[in-house]
Amino acid sequence: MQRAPACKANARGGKFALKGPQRAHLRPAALRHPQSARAALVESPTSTSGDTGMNGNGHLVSMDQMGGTQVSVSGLRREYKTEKGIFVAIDDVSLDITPNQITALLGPSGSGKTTFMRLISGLDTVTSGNITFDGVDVTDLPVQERECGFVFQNYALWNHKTVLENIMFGVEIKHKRGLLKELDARKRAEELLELVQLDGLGDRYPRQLSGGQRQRVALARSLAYKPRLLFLDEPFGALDAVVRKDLRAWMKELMSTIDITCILATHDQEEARDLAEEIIVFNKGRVEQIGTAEEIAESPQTPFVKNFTSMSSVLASNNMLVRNSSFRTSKPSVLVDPKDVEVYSERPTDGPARRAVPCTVKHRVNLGWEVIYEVMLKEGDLLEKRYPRAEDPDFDVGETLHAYAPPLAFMSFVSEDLTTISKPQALPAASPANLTFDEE
Ligand SMILES: Nc1ncnc2c1ncn2[C@@H]1O[C@H](COP(=O)(O)OP(=O)(O)OP(=O)(O)O)[C@@H](O)[C@H]1O
Repeated sequence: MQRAPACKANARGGKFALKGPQRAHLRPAALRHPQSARAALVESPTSTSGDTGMNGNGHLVSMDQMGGTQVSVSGLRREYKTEKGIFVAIDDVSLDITPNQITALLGPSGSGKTTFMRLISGLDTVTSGNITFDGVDVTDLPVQERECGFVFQNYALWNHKTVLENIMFGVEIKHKRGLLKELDARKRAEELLELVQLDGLGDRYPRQLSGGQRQRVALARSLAYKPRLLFLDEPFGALDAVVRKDLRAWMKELMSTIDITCILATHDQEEARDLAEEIIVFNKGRVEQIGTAEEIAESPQTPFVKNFTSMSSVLASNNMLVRNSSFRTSKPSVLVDPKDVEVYSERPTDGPARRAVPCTVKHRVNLGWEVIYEVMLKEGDLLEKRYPRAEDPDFDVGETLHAYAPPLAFMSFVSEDLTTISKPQALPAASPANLTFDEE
């Protein structure tokens, strides 16, 4: 089992302290000056001993002692009893989550992302294994004592409460549990509204907000708890593509300014790559790989990761493209990322590519910003080559081309290695205005 790299130094500048003066231009209003950052999010100023906040036990602590929680799990397993017998949703997972950054759980539907989050947050109980927060075993601690914040896909706001009341609800819960000494919920909610750049909208009801604004309210409410850990479960899933991108960019900036350990579950690779410093790839309840976006894209460690992250094509290992590259394997199939396959109008006369194999252009789709060619190898296997419009090689449908891939482009596997074997993406059936579609 692969473990995450050792924890990075915990930048303990306060739970919501700025991460660096160089980020000044990115900070939301409430965080623009160190003083106002503290003022915005520390507890009510009852203490005379400088900047203060609450620790997990409700004791006042110095801002210097606060920071994102470090999570470690060891031998984590979750079984469910089903009609067909025992189903293992999380299967022997051991890893460390680096504090004060966003870690993405990336995997297809049903791979165990939500279950993993539920176990860490205490919403679900483990079958076996251990969970620690900052070295303290929390495996048997009830959910409310783990102090986690959640943002879900479907907002989960109270529709009959105003925006401000929704956020105050989070503060009040914390107060009721004795975790806030002084209750100045309104003041604190207003500070949070400013943090998520919705000041002035506190009197609105959720129905009077856009989806993106609602999700900001949900984030403000979850931060009102001053969570030790923040869970984002497909937080942008209900938003349209444009709003999703905007909110993602905004969230990335916000998160870069506050110290909090954040765990994001997503099946969207772009989202994981864009937001997370570290990505944990899940498949069938197991961890396939842990690394930065670059590490996972550049050096996939398993066939599943290669397939999932690159929309690779599956070829028989005796395909001529494979054999001519001098890649050898005893396994029946190989994966190849079409980006690693070069196609030429004329077969090169020297270098390894002189062993290029013939192939035929079957389809050409012009998406406007990108042109896609579906190329068929002699054995009938398809590869999807994509080019930015400016680099369109302008192949004709029916044209014979020559394809070559170096041995390193291939990864062999047996079918059990993959949950899903992706075929080249179906080409668009409809033809929007900016899309032209040629067929042989
Ligand atoms: N209470 C339960 N009883 C039985 N099986 C369950 C239960 N909860 C989850 N599972 C199964 O555990 C597996 C992992 O589910 P989980 O919700 O963690 O996946 P996921 O990666 O979050 O998927 P999605 O992206 O669709 O939310 C699934 O096969 C699911 O059906």
